[in-house]
Amino acid sequence: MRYISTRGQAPELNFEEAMLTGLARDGGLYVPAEWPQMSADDIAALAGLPYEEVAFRVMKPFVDETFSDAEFREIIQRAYAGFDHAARCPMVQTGPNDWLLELHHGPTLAFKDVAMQLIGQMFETSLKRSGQRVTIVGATSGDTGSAAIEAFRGLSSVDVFILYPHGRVSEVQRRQMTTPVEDNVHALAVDGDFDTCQALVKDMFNDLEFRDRVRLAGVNSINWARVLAQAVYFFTAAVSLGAPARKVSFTVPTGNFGDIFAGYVAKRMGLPIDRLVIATNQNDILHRTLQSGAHEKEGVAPSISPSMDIQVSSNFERLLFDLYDREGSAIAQLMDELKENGQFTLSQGALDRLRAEFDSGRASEEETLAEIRLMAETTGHVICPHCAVGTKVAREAHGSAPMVTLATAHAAKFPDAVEQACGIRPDLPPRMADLYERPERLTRLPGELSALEKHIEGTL
Ligand SMILES: Cc1ncc(COP(=O)(O)O)c(C=O)c1O
Ligand SMILES: N[C@@H](CCOP(=O)(O)O)C(=O)O
Repeated sequence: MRYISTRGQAPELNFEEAMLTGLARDGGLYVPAEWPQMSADDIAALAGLPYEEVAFRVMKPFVDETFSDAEFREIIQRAYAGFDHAARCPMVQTGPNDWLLELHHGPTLAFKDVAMQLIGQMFETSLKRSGQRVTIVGATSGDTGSAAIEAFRGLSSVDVFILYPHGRVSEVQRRQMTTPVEDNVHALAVDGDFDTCQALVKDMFNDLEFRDRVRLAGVNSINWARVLAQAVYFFTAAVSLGAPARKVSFTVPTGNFGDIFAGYVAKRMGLPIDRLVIATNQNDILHRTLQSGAHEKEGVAPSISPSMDIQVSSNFERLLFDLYDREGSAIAQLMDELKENGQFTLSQGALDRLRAEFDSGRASEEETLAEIRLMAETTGHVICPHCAVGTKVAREAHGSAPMVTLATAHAAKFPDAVEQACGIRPDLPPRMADLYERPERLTRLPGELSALEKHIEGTL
């Protein structure tokens, strides 16, 4: 499988190169040159298989010869061995035709673990083989950072620097990043919001001299391997509800558009998905785009679902690439417009295609709190605010197909909001019970590229 940049000007790479490279050298994102197909029989054959075997079958065509079959199977086994549920990503029924896909059974209690645990194993195998060392720099609104630190802490071939927006992540999220003791992990509290952090990471990748000097690698959903690993659970969920014989819809709490793009990938591969529903909080740029065709940035308003406080939705670029017939120059132009003017308008053709694949909805702060309460009272499930954005939007978007909402984080990561909503303060699992007592280690930095690059090179 070859990987091409959404902006059309970077060299084509194989899977291993795309995984270790992160952002393309033309500023674009890598995508597979074509979508591998799974037939109805291939999909039907996934029924009843362990999560790890489904993961192998779905991802193998993308990974090609990077890992032998035996090696790849071992990598997948190791990645999910630490999950606290045998199904890895179990489904729970919450209504006659409504389901939650629980993605928070990994070590840091959010869906990011599903991909990050796998990437950690893939990086380790690949870097050991080549003897290389890399510097991972990531941006987080809370969950990617803790998952990355957990996956890479203590590994000899990587240093990990995570930029998070100072004061804008939950205490649990912050402590998950600032309390690990391994000296290859570095939590950086940056003045600004998540968009500032993500822009800084992309600027670092676009500073080619710095990038080459420190051997920069990325584990945000910039990295194709992240998105790929997330496509797997769309298959396990849909097959458990009767796919390929029956179509299934998904509602995805959305910020950086990585998770829902993984659903789109599954659909492109042949999974019979009916609707893909984008659920946003009050930072609703994607919902507004679907409604009007204008993709317009507004300031980020901090919310009780902080991981989705995003206006520059990185992976939307990957979708645009398909919506514009994979014309890299058109995407480069749209991205320039977004950077310069804070907005662009979709062509009518692109908007029609977008609406043909996706629906969208938003939940205000009040609606999110009310939804947590409603779910607790009517289903007995105490859900996190991100998931609540999803279930609220899912209810409004429901058609006749079964509706699966992605439960992207454990409620205990956001105890204040959950308690405010429903009066129940969710507990962390016993293995994390002393999180609030552990000493923290972080560096506060301004949101300036030069200061960050200096800090990183000085630390290495
Ligand atoms: C808990 C949670 N839910 C939803 C999202 C949104 O996912 P995505 O950025 O892939 O759209 C995030 C952050 O990415 C998150 O951490
Ligand atoms: N919500 C995310 C934002 C970064 O998303 P990513 O999928 O691009 O890594 C977070 O929790 O950090």
